[in-house]
Amino acid sequence: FSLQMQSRFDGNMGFPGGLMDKGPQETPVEALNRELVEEINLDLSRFACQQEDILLTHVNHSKKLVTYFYAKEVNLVEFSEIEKAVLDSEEWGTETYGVLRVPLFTMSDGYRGFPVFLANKFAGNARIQLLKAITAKNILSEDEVN
Ligand SMILES: O=c1[nH]cnc2c1ncn2[C@@H]1O[C@H](COP(=O)(O)OP(=O)(O)O)[C@@H](O)[C@H]1O
Repeated sequence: FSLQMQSRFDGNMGFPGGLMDKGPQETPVEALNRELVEEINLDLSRFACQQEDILLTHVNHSKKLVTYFYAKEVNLVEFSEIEKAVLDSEEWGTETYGVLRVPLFTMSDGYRGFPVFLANKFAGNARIQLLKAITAKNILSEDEVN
């Protein structure tokens, strides 16, 4: 298993995505796919997110923001193609500083790998989204995550 996040313009870890454009023109999943093209140059003919890929909805009352989190499973060859496409994205070097693989291992010191990765700064509720993706996709059990 591997899992992809992005390094954002502000140095925080986040997932590719973004806010919906104002107005009724687009649904959340359409906004997501638009942002995926802008940020990571995703090939929508093969990897567009569908409504059924949704994993989590989160309401932030103070920011008046609802976040929707979608997860898409691909094989390792596709994963690597998605990683390489980011270099030609519109927002590479401005909004996104590239995609990265989340280390899903823990070294024998109990620190290097996933534990210290979680000490990064995350945008919004991206840290919760990451942990949810890991358990929902059976990459690690809830016990292992804890
Ligand atoms: O990966 C993420 N997961 C959850 N929330 C995020 C993520 N990235 C950004 N956010 C939140 O979404 C809101 C908009 O973020 P930002 O200003 O970066 O918008 P943009 O991505 O449309 O440019 C902020 O409240 C931010 O905390």
